[in-house]
Amino acid sequence: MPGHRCDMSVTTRDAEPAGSEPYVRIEHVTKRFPGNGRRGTPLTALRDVSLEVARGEVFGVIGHSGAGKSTLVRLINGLETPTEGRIHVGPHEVTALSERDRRNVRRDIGMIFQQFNLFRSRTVAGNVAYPLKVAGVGQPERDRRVARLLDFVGLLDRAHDHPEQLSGGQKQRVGIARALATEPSLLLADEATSALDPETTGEVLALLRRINRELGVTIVIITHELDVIRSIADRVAVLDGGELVESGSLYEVFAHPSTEAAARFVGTTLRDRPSAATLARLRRTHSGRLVTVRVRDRTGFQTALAATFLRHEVAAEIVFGGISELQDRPVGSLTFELTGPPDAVDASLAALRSDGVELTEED
Ligand SMILES: Nc1ncnc2c1ncn2[C@@H]1O[C@H](COP(=O)(O)OP(=O)(O)OP(=O)(O)O)[C@@H](O)[C@H]1O
Repeated sequence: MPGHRCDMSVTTRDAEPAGSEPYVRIEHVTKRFPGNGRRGTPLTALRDVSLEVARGEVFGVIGHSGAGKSTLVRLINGLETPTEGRIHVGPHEVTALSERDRRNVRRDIGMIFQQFNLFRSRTVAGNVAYPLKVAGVGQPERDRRVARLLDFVGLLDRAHDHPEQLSGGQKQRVGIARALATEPSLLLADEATSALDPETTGEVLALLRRINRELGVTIVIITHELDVIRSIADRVAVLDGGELVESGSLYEVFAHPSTEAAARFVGTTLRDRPSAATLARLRRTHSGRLVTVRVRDRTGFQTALAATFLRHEVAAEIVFGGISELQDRPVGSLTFELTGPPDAVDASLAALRSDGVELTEED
């Protein structure tokens, strides 16, 4: 069991690069709640979920409300027990531990929440000191650590304020400092930015990134906000109705979702094919054939496209689309209006297809 470590400080730990060594292992986990479904039937919140979170990575879990995200978090930190399956965190099989031992493991897991869950009656410093007090850290050491933690999250000057004197973003930074107090290896963030405006969300995410990179803390972030996942996660899992429908690198899942459920979910963030309304508008102003090409992460991709159209003497004008970036790789789609003899247009499209280009003729 990890006892509390008295040498804790907010300093760079051996910040190993995110590797493949799993830190959290979820194996065939099913969680049923008794008597919560319609007419008192059991409700299956998670069904046969397996996934691994590597040490040192930021792992995002996305899904709509009720998908089972919070249940997953509560299973990882041992607050709930799965109906079936096993969960390992670091060297521990959480599912095999007594409640007392789970409490010890929980000291190595920080938690932050949507509603911050701060003690209103305690000062900022008092909130951050609380887990240290529980862990039996003496006052002088506690004061030193609290000061370091508040400095790390940029709130040293607010140590003596009470939570109600702080903005939402500042409250969450106190929540983060408190979560880091016992120097956890793993931080679980449950909708941690969902109550914040976009700018403050950006600041909190930047802080989480620093915690990951500078302190080497593995982070599992669960949210229904795709932009949050896009901007911070290395790998993601998509939960839908209690089932894990897809997992992989952020790029794979967002740029090339292999299941329809994941595609439905991520399709709203990345500019994809034009909507029916957009197409109708495009048709009114463009008489040529409309073709949407998925942008490939390949050097010279657009030059090759242009060359193919030119070779077939087809005029190609971009009329819709956009390219953004995921993990420093381009992703998106471009809709072209193609004009020229029908045979030439057909030949250009056949050439592109045989070259592996994914394209859709908009009809
Ligand atoms: N303690 C519980 N007892 C009974 N049912 C529960 C319990 N906790 C969660 N559930 C049910 O399990 C399902 C998944 O809930 P969960 O909170 O994990 O989803 P979520 O994806 O986090 O959604 P949200 O973002 O709305 O919290 C829901 O149908 C919920 O009602």
